Amino acid sequence: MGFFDFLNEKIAIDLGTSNTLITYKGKIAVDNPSIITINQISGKIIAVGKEAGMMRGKINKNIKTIYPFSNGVISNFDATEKMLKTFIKRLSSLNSSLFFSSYNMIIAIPCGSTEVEMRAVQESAKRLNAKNIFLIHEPIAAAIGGGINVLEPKGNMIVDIGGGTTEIAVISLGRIISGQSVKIAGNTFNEDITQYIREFRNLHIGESMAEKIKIKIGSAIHNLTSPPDNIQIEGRDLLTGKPQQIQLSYKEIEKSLDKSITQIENAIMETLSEIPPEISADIYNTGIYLTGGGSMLRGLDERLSRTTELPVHLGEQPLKTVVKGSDIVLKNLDRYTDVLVQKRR
Ligand SMILES: Nc1ncnc2c1ncn2[C@@H]1O[C@H](COP(=O)(O)OP(=O)(O)OP(=O)(O)O)[C@@H](O)[C@H]1O
Repeated sequence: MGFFDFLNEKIAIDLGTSNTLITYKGKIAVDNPSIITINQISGKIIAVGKEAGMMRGKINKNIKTIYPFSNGVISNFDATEKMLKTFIKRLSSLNSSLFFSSYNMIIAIPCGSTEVEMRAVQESAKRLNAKNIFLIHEPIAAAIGGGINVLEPKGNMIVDIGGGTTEIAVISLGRIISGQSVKIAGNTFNEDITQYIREFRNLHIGESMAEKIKIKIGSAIHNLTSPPDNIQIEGRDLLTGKPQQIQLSYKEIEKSLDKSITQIENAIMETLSEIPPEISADIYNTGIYLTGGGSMLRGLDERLSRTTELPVHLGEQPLKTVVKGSDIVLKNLDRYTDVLVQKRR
């Protein structure tokens, strides 16, 4: 029996810019957008997570939509705490004693988090009744969740493209030996699409529409082997002010995303150029492990493979690898103590 086994209740959290995922008893029990809506006058919470997401772009001036994270870090602590509290309350409906008992919690955080940010995350978790709080860097959690043995004396490269950040990390013996966190990811792709359609098609579209376009016809390359059909989209005509519908092809969207993808490529190339030669040799053989929701963009694996001349493996369930890996670490703390950012306090 391991030292930590007496602590039964375990909660793993991936606090993401776009999505918050929580596992409880080994299963993903919360998978919601990281959004909260409040009444500006009373300060009362109106909706959290999925329900708040459905209100995006459709609220009135008394209601405010808050995204507790921007670019991977907490930008609104109060909203983060409120959101987490609601999610944990929802968990407690699965086990009524949970809300009143204390539990072990692991939270995945971006590599670029500062001491102050880490402490703030821990303070919030403590106020939510967490007894022991462990932190893990997202790319390490993603690697473990993707089935990579990070404890080996062998280099592995992870590129985790989330909503707010792309985390690039080279891991060996359970630690990140080189890497960077760039603030270009899925949200930037949405902004690129919005700007392109505004500039070249004279149409003003909302955030949800940009996301829909990206998922339906977004592409990182212009010569897809199985291209998606053109789509019709709606927005506000910038010249007449009237509602308008236009048709879009994937090639247009590919053009609009090119600059951001090039920046991600440059960051990957820079990281590759900084790693020690022995690790470089490992990565030549193992390639790059691509994960995070942004990695699902059509043709992105192919494009990155062409640029780096390395094999690129697209993980299964890329939206879930971080929380899955965090959950594995929490269940096997004796084995994984060394991968934690901060040990038990
Ligand atoms: N099929 C898809 N094609 C392209 N992008 C997608 C697809 N599905 C989801 N995404 C994008 O994935 C992003 C969210 O990914 P993920 O949940 O891994 O990020 P996060 O953990 O919330 O963010 P971060 O790691 O930056 O804090 C969003 O930008 C979303 O639009």
